[in-house]
Amino acid sequence: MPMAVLIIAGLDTGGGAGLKADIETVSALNEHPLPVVSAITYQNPNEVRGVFIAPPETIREQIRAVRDAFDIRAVKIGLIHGGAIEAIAEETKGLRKILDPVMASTSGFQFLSPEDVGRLKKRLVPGSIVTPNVPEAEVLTGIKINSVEDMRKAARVLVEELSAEAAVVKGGHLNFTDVLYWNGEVFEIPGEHAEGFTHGTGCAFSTALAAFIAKGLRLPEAVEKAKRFVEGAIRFSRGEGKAINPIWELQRDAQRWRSKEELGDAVNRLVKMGELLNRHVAEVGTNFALATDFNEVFAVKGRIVRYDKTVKPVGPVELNASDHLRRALLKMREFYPEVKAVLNLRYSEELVEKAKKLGLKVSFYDRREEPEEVKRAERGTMEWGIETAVKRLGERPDIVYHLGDWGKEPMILVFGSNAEEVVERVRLLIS
Ligand SMILES: Nc1ncnc2c1ncn2[C@@H]1O[C@H](COP(=O)(O)OP(=O)(O)OP(=O)(O)O)[C@@H](O)[C@H]1O
Ligand SMILES: Cc1ncc(CO)c(N)n1
Repeated sequence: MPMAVLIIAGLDTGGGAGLKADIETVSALNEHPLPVVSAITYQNPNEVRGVFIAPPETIREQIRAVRDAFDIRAVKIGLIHGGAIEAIAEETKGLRKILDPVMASTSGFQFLSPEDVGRLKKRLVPGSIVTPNVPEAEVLTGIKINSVEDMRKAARVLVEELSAEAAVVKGGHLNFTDVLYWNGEVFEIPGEHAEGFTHGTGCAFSTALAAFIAKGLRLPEAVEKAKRFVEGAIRFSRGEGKAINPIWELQRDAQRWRSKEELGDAVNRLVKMGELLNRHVAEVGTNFALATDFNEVFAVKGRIVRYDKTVKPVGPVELNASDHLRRALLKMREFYPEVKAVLNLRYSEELVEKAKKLGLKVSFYDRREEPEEVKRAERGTMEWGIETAVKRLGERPDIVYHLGDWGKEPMILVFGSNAEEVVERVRLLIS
């Protein structure tokens, strides 16, 4: 059964940090978020323009409404205003608290005044698990932090002197190692730099920590898991939000399911054209590949083969069932990410001429032009071929052919923005 996690945080209109990231994080971890709005920010990925502070009484009433109905297992406190500290401290009494002492946005907007920080230290740090980044830990403890050793010192001070239950000093601004002090013990949680957007990392980290605590994990395990969660959210943060993507794993799994269905349906339609298709199936077999936004590639296991007068898929649609088409497709997607599907046919001049007549964009590569070092590397041929064909045409090709490669058999690759488009192109080509 999902556990209730209370989140007291601000809205980020840019959809990167704050409550939106928090709700996604708790949902991605399969627990139930209880969102309490503490502020509304006027914000985009580049700047925070301003903030509307929720009156303390509205925060108090929000918390009361959910406390009366839910068994709350953890509370995450994010962006708050000084005036609300007292109400929050009173209303969250007795709950396990994770306090992310948000003082300024990454872009430099100041949320908490020095007096607010004083109140925070007095009323909310004691008893909480605090998760400051390096600058926040410096402000809270007065310790200048330049090393992991300094992080350890600051974490200890937060617990021993400021009475926090535990402290996680986050190394996102230093070396990606996080330092946890808890129960008189120091834990170093090493991390590696993840490439991607980092707006929202602090919010997702403290909320993931709250969710893992709600699941009943011990603190060191919960911190480790929260850190890995954020690394994934950074790594798969490509896209519009210019921020982390806490639900990448759900999206990836949903896309797996949908892509498998989409390709399976398309293969069925293709097989219905069996008699027309038969003579265009390659000697090595024809395959049909579809990529997800996460660059996972489905294809037909064992390929599609000639069968009497018709054609037949040998096995089911599976992940990574075609190495050649996967590499061709991923290379094409580096230039044109909107291309998602590809199918190979036996080469014939007739098909190439038909493609041109139909107005499809046709390009090619010639293995005789392949540089020696690519040839020797062997596995780079497909990538080199696609890149050569793309650059030759100067725009997105629908068809790429070559006159001898892949077991030396000449081949035509039919690309499309989805599996259906490829089926349609094949239908036009062979009819
Ligand atoms: N580029 C990165 N690669 C890997 N881990 C990172 C990266 N940036 C931050 N982290 C990790 O993300 C978590 C959040 O830390 P960070 O120091 O970024 O918090 P923050 O400064 O409060 O975040 P925000 O910028 O959202 O305010 C930590 O576990 C940190 O180590
Ligand atoms: C609403 C909100 N909370 C937290 C942060 C810190 O990243 C932010 N920029 N906006």
